[in-house]
Order: sequence, then C-alpha cells, then structure tokens
Amino acid sequence: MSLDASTSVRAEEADEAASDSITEPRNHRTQNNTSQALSVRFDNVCRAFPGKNSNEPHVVLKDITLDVVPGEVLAILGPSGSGKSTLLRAASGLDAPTRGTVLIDGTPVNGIDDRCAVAFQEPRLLPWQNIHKNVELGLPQGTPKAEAQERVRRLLELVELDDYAHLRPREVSGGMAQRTSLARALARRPGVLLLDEPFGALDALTRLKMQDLLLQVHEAHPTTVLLVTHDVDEALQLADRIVVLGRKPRETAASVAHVFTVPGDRPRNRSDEQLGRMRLTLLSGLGVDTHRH
Ligand SMILES: Nc1ncnc2c1ncn2[C@@H]1O[C@H](COP(=O)(O)OP(=O)(O)OP(=O)(O)O)[C@@H](O)[C@H]1O
Repeated sequence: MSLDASTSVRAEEADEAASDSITEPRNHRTQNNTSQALSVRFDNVCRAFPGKNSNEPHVVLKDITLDVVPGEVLAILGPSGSGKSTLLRAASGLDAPTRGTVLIDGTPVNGIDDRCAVAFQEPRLLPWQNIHKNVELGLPQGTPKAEAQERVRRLLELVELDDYAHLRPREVSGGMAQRTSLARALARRPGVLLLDEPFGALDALTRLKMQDLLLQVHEAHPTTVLLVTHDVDEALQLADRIVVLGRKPRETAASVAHVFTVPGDRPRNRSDEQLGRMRLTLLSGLGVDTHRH
C-alpha cells in the first residue's frame, strides 16, 4: 500500500491495515519473481491477555505446536472465542505470543511480517478508489510500472473482475468486494496467505462460488494458506488438513484438540460419503449434537 493510502485508513483499522502496508518480501523470491510458498511453525505458542475483573491473566491459547508445510491449505476451526483469529494474528505479526514463537520459513516472526498477506471478513477497501486501484495498493512498493499493470490485470482476470475494474467499492456486490480484497492480498505474492473468515459475511451461494474461486486462485498461486472459518463444509472443501482448537473443561485456554487430514484431491465432491463422516466427527468435536443429523 502506498504511503498516502496507508495513512488515510481509519484509525480503528490501523493495526490490521498495517498488514497491507507490507513491502516486497526480501528473501523469498524465485528468479522469475513468483513467490515461494513458505512453511509456518507454531512452536509452543501461548497468548494471554490481562484479566478483565481479576489479576489472573485471561489465557486464550496454550501450547500450540503445529507445522504447516509450504503450499498447504490449513483450515482452523474452533468454537467462538477459542483464539482462531488470535493465532492468525500471531502468524502475521499483528499480535505477538506471550510465550513461544511463530516461525515462517524457519525465521521467527517479529513484528508485522512482509512474507504474509491477510484478508479479513470485511474487505476493507478504500471507498474513494476504484477496484483496479484497490488491487494495485497491494503491490509491493517499487514494483516497476509495466509489471504492476500486468500483475493487476492478471489478478483482476483471475478473480473475474476485469470488467468492473473502474467501479468503486460501493458500486459492487459483497462478493465482488471480497474478490477485490483477495486479489489485493495476492498482489504481494505472499509466501503465506492468512484468511480470517474471508467469506463469512457472504450469502450461501456466493460463498460456494468464492470457495471454488479460492481453489482456482490457489492453483494459480500455490502459496501456503491458513484459513480461519466457522464453516465445517468450507474447511472440508478447501483444506488439506483441519485443525480444531478446543478447551478442556473448566479451562479458558484453547489448544490443538484434533488435526484431521482431509481425504481426496480438490475439488472434492461435496456429497462424498467419507467427507460426510468427517463432517459429523468435526461437528461433534465442536460440540454440535449430531444425532439428529
Ligand atoms: N486485544 C485483546 N485484548 C483482550 N482480549 C482479547 C484481545 N484479542 C482477543 N482477545 C480475547 O481472546 C479470545 C479469543 O478471541 P479470538 O477473536 O481470537 O477468538 P475466535 O476463535 O477467532 O472467535 P470468533 O470465532 O468468535 O471470531 C476472546 O475471549 C477475546 O476476547
């Protein structure tokens, strides 16, 4: 994001928006300037916040140890408040663990990390800029002009917005705005793409279309993806593995309760029986009574 754009972002969005001001990754490029997918390691990550009504800290995440291989799509599921977004923020450097380390490509994350790009549930576009410009804002600073134009053109094509590039965010649908946000994140060619409920605010049909689009995007840019979602079916459709965060009885802190490897190649058949069984297991792991389903 250019300096003038980043300085005009609303204050309450400033910390997340800082992830959009990430500059060109320094050491993670191949010679043809495509990004490499990078590994992510959560090494004994704990995060506690000051307790609201007591001196006791509010421990949210405890002893999270997890390896994500380059190019993997990892979905993170868990009950509301179990620390999914907090875990993602630790990977992006928007937040820091109280204990433990996050390593990207073997190097600790220390502050906002230019190897990651983040997309949130709300697209957070600049309302006074058109779609083309909003995608362009994701480009690393110093991208040569001709390359920048070509990259934005290709991304707009990839997310099927090439005919709408001249419109402003208020003139497009929620799904189109979210596609713009995804293209902006990809413009940086991140080694790790962090998606926090990216389709959570969309209607059911648009959400399914966006899932298919994300698969196409991942095929075109096979980066490492960490996807926080509440949607079990979305996780089963998109992920190589699904991590479920959970708490022990009488504890506030969540840790890794289960890790599932999702069977079958993508795109997966949504009515596959094996996936259906895994769906029930996941739902019951999330505390949903599955007997009636
Ligand atoms: N900056 C903060 N200061 C204090 N507490 C925080 C802060 N950030 C998160 N928390 C607390 O950490 C807990 C986990 O929040 P987080 O948003 O990571 O959960 P989540 O699993 O993503 O929730 P949801 O599914 O509802 O979005 C919550 O109790 C929240 O209040």
